[in-house]
Amino acid sequence: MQSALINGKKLCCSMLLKNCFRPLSAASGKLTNVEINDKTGVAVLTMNRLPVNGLNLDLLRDLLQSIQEIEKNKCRGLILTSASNTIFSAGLDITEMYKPDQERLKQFWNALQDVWLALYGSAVPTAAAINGHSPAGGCLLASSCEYRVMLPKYTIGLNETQLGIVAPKWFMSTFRNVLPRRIAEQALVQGKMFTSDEALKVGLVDELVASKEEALIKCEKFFASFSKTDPIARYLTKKQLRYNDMKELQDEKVQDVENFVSFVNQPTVQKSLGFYLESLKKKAK
Ligand SMILES: CCCCC/C=C\C/C=C\C=C\CC(=O)SCCNC(=O)CCNC(=O)[C@H](O)C(C)(C)COP(=O)(O)OP(=O)(O)OC[C@H]1O[C@@H](n2cnc3c(N)ncnc32)[C@H](O)[C@@H]1OP(=O)(O)O
Repeated sequence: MQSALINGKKLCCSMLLKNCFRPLSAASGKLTNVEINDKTGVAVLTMNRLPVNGLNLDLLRDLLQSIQEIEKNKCRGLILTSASNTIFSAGLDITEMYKPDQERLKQFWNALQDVWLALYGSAVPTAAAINGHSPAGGCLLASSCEYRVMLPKYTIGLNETQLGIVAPKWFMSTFRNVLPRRIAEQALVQGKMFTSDEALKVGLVDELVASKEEALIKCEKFFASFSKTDPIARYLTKKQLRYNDMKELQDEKVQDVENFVSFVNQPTVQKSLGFYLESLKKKAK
């Protein structure tokens, strides 16, 4: 009965996908794609930097532009997802940090700060359809949304300490906004990657579903739960709750870039990043 119901919705969704989605052309950069469902007003923002949606400067800039366009268009919701079948996002593109051009390195971190501020503070309700692995920066993006639906057998988490990196304060605040403090602390110090099942159990994700289509439907349902809520009151409430986290970064944006640049340029950090990149490449062979 349940699967018949789900199938019914699936059919409905694929019909919607065919008939109701129009691209938001201004927001569809090379590395992101935005489609708005004309019936529901919900925008699907798809990261499309294959194979792993590594967050480099260009993807971050496209993401920011897309989020801003979705806000401008007063969409009813923003669903963040991936064009890959197995990876939501591999997090920050390590090649941006390894032997970096110094000016680009600053722009890169600044772009990440701006994407986080835009997504975490978005007036439009946000949800992530996590259709693949989501380590580090990928987890940051998903956790910045208000609701998360994940597919089974993937992993998600802030694994920075496992890479010898200290996650910035605003990564940690984002995690703490989602998880009970003690679980957040344990996971952050361990650099724990949660399986989909574990993520559901601790509340890092809200639902598990079998397919991306179902994930999109669940995210739409989450937005529909606001149908009787005043949108301004909704946004102001969210803004108040997230205010301190955002203010902390806004006040320290320049210092935060300096911290990042100085951390990344340390010879020991460069060495570790080099080894890590090599290990990823070897694994791919
Ligand atoms: C106190 C002061 C503090 C100041 C602040 C300081 C520091 C903060 C600094 C940094 C914060 C960083 C947060 C991050 O996001 S770091 C990135 C962390 N990401 C990871 O660890 C994920 C690594 N990748 C994987 O685990 C797997 O690739 C993945 C599970 C995502 C996919 O596996 P799959 O088997 O499908 O694919 P692969 O064969 O492994 O990869 C394909 C291809 O992509 C390359 N690649 C993968 N991930 C990255 C990446 N993050 N960056 C760059 N490149 C990546 C991989 O090397 C392969 O390349 P190629 O061999 O095909 O060329």
